[in-house]
Amino acid sequence: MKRTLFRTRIKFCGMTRPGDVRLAGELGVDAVGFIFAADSPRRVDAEEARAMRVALAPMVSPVAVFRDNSSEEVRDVVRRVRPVLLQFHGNEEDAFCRSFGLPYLKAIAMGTGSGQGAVDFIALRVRYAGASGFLFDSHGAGESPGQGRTFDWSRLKPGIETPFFVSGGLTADNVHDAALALLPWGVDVSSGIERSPGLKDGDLMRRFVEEVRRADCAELGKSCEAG
Ligand SMILES: O=C(O)c1ccccc1N[C@@H]1O[C@H](COP(=O)(O)O)[C@@H](O)[C@H]1O
Repeated sequence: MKRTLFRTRIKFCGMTRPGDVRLAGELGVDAVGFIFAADSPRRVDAEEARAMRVALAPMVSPVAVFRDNSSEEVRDVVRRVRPVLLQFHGNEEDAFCRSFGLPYLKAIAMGTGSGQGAVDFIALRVRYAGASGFLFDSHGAGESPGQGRTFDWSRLKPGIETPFFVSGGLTADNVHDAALALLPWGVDVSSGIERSPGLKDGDLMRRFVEEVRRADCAELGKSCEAG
């Protein structure tokens, strides 16, 4: 999408401890994700997520992340955790995703490596007409997300007109390049800020945020020079 603001949103995903949620807020992160997918090592239940929600700083958005959960499970999380955004990583279709009355992001499985074509963004917009945005992640269709691998970023061509997030294998070492190459609405990270699945590392969290802000400053500098 055409860049008019120069702040890349940051979402830290797979939170399992209130202390990590608190630190994310202090670092200026925009959103934190609680994962309810059955097969995730970062899975939390609604009560654990509720306890972490209490640790959220003002203006930090709680996001509920699912992968082929039942509608009863999603409804239960919505009622008990009160997320402001839903994120769906499985085979969910638009009618299912929008049925909970909350904005949603649809995660798109990009697979790993290169050799696949550019993303057909128009087709995605048609298929997920109710989506607030997309999240391009590196897992293959049917694979578990959160494996810490990148995908071929060149498959995302400039000019995407809907907010999109980049995720999959982002770390403090590559997020600067990803942000500048793709100018995404936001970046999403889970394993790249962890010591082990679900246990975030304060230094990695801080470095990740610093690198995103460094990319934002570079982009802002370019546009100032261009007048
Ligand atoms: O992280 C998980 O375990 C997970 C499970 C089910 C759905 C989504 C999950 N995480 C998402 O994976 C991506 C990237 O993670 P990583 O940084 O490569 O580890 C991110 O969008 C998380 O929201």
